[in-house]
Amino acid sequence: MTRIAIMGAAGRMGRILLEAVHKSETAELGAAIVRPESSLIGSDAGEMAGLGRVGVALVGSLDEAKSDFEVLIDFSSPALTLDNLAWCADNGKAIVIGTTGFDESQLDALNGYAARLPMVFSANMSTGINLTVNLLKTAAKALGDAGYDIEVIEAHHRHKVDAPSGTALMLGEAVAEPLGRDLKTHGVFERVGQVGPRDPKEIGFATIRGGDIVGEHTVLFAAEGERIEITHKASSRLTFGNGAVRAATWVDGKAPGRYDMQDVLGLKPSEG
Ligand SMILES: NC(=O)C1=CN([C@@H]2O[C@H](COP(=O)(O)OP(=O)(O)OC[C@H]3O[C@@H](n4cnc5c(N)ncnc54)[C@H](OP(=O)(O)O)[C@@H]3O)[C@@H](O)[C@H]2O)C=CC1
Ligand SMILES: O=C(O)C1=N[C@H](C(=O)O)C[C@H](O)C1
Repeated sequence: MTRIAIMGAAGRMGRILLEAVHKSETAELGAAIVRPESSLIGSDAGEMAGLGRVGVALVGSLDEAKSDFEVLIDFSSPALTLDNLAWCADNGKAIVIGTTGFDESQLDALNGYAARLPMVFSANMSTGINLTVNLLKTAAKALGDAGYDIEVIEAHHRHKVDAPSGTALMLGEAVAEPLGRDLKTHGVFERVGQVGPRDPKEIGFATIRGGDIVGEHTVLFAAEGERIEITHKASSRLTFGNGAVRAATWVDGKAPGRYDMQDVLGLKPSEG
């Protein structure tokens, strides 16, 4: 059994992660962490998440949970995740990171920890999206330089703070890479006013925010006369939670390195 600690346990994903661990047969809850000033500290994590009593009290710091877990699952914010990476590296823990919205320098900092601890980092923990990545690579190779314009469209709930979504960027990178394109030069993240005709090598991004949309991503390949749309729709956050718990079990005991859900799910082409 892998003992898991959940960061940001009172958040949208934090509560879902509590549920996913509760249902898991390979992992158990070791600790659940909330803000140090939270009025929830001391209450039962399961009761807070509507799961009934689980016998693990919410705490306000990783230090208080030091001997209670092997793998931290962190779906919080970029700044907090970087602090937690440092703590995990110093304390011999593994980490599963679902947080999105890192800027370039934060990503450099994150990558710097790969030599010090095992981490699984993925903007989307669902099996479906990670399979979609492979479908997109195949489609991009066949279509991207053959007159098909590529656009990535994503939709999320009204509370989401980063845009475009981490998944949209991951899908954009999946189509850019086989075409020798780079999102830094070919990504178009905004179109307003007299923007002129589309550059054939552009990879455009469009963002929708509203209501309770869990997460929807479409990659559009549009040519003259036809278009292909590859879409993934998440209808429950448990798909992310279950993926994260699977990743935590997988990464427990692994050598230091930065891994992703393709590694966890065995979807890397070299693995067959
Ligand atoms: N990889 C994947 O599959 C998925 C990734 N995500 C990503 O996970 C992240 C969290 O999403 P979501 O659960 O919806 O967001 P929430 O805001 O609901 O949850 C984030 C939690 O982290 C806590 N937190 C954030 N920053 C700090 C800080 N500096 N100090 C202490 N606590 C902090 C929040 O506390 P408080 O509420 O008090 O601010 C909250 O409990 C986002 O980056 C999102 O994009 C989401 C779904 C799937
Ligand atoms: O914030 C969310 O909710 C989600 N965030 C992730 C992202 O930014 O891609 C994954 C998922 O789509 C839900």
